[in-house]
Amino acid sequence: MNFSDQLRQEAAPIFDAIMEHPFVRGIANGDVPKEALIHYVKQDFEYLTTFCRIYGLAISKCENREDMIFFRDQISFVLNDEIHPHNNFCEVAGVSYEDLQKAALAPTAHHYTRHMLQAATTGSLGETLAALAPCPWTYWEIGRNLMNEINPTTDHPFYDWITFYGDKDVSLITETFKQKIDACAEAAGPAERSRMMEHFLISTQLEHQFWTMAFEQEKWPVPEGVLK
Ligand SMILES: Cc1ncc(C[n+]2csc(CCO)c2C)c(N)n1
Repeated sequence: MNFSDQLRQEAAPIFDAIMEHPFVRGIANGDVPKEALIHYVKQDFEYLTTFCRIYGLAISKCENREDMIFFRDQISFVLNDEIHPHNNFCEVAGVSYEDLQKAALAPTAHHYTRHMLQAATTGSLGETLAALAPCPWTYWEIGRNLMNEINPTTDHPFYDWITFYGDKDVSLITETFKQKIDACAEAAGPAERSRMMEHFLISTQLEHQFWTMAFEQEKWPVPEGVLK
């Protein structure tokens, strides 16, 4: 079995729980509380900024130009294309995107970005890829499953969001991540492969927790100063 298939198999209960998450069910039903959408976009804007920085760290580990081009293209995807699903949430919530930028990271977004940064600063390219992969992989599966389940029409409130992540672009990104992870895993020893597995499982758990963070509008226990 490919290493990427082993990752998916170990993470199966977490992927299943993400599909059942009330925020994701709310996207399917066209009914997510406005406050949850706003909290999500505020946190995700900051999360994606960090994601681009981590792609920069990944580029510094590449040994060939093909890998560099992939990460360069992903930076463009995050900066230019992921604006569309954010705009969809802002329109449904009735708020302006600009007003949601420059938020302090909530505990879970802080935890998740620091987990990926740690993998990218102290680990190999394989460890970095394993920590980043649940991001496109879980969203691709949510998009694909919702396309199959509800096949939304343009009058669905989250039509843009679902069709964006259920599209072949995100499928291709996920497939490329899997191929690169498999190539790294083949060259890695057991200790590195075990770290790749751990990074992948933790990031998948944090994908679930990110939905909960937004749904419950998670804050720091004492939201003071820059942490408000
Ligand atoms: C918490 C969180 N997880 C995943 C995504 C989706 N996503 C982010 S970057 C990317 C492409 C990778 O190059 C994809 C699919 C998100 N927006 N927020």
